[in-house]
Amino acid sequence: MDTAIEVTDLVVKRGKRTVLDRFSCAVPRGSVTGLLGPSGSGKTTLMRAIVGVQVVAGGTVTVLGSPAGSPALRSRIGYLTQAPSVYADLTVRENARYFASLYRLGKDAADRAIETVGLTGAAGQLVSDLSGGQRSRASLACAIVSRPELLVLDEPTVGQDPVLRDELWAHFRRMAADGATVLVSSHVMDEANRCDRLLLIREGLLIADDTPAAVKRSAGADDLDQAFLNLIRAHEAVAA
Ligand SMILES: Nc1ncnc2c1ncn2[C@@H]1O[C@H](COP(=O)(O)OP(=O)(O)OP(=O)(O)O)[C@@H](O)[C@H]1O
Repeated sequence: MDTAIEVTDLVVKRGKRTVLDRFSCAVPRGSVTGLLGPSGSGKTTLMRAIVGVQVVAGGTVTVLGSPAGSPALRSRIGYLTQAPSVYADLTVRENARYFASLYRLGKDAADRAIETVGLTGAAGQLVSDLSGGQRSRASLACAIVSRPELLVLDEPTVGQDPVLRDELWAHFRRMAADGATVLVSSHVMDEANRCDRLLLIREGLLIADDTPAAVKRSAGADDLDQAFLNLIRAHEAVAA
């Protein structure tokens, strides 16, 4: 497997809690990999370690062949945080152009990203005047504007309607088909079905790492909702 992200024995403590405890996983290049797990299980923490903004207590994280956080990776990774990270006092277009300029890209790249997230009609609006879902799409436009090799997306479809969600997923699939690697966290199981691979985390431990079909098969379930419940319960039974 050509690997985009390799995490080995990662330990992260936040406050007094060990959030990830010797966590290991690998994400193949050119894949859409879903990161799933109950609230508080460590998904955001893992993403932060991958993009290099999380203090780690042990282990290694290698991203596109370099240690996570290396300056050389900055222009190769797009990161969408859960809280929109765009300037509220600028328009959608101004935000996208500003982020494009950081990568020495022009207006075309900005306009393309705005179109991809379905905000062309609102491009001239101030971000402060957008709805929550629109604001999160404005943030996504800025994350994808440079067409990064690795996109790390923390719940990118929260608050989006089904049509937009479908379009965004089609776009993630297109980016992977073009060779990019997409790591995306989600709570929505019909979205998980659209991933090439799934990583299921519970309380900082990896309890499944496989294709959606194989996850269902190994859990003896017809749908992913049930498969995850079965896996989590089996895990709880072993832990008890
Ligand atoms: N700044 C912080 N200081 C201390 N503990 C934190 C901090 N941020 C998160 N945590 C704790 O780390 C654990 C993992 O949080 P994380 O945000 O990674 O979970 P998550 O799986 O992304 O959750 P969600 O699906 O709700 O976004 C939680 O127990 C959380 O309380």
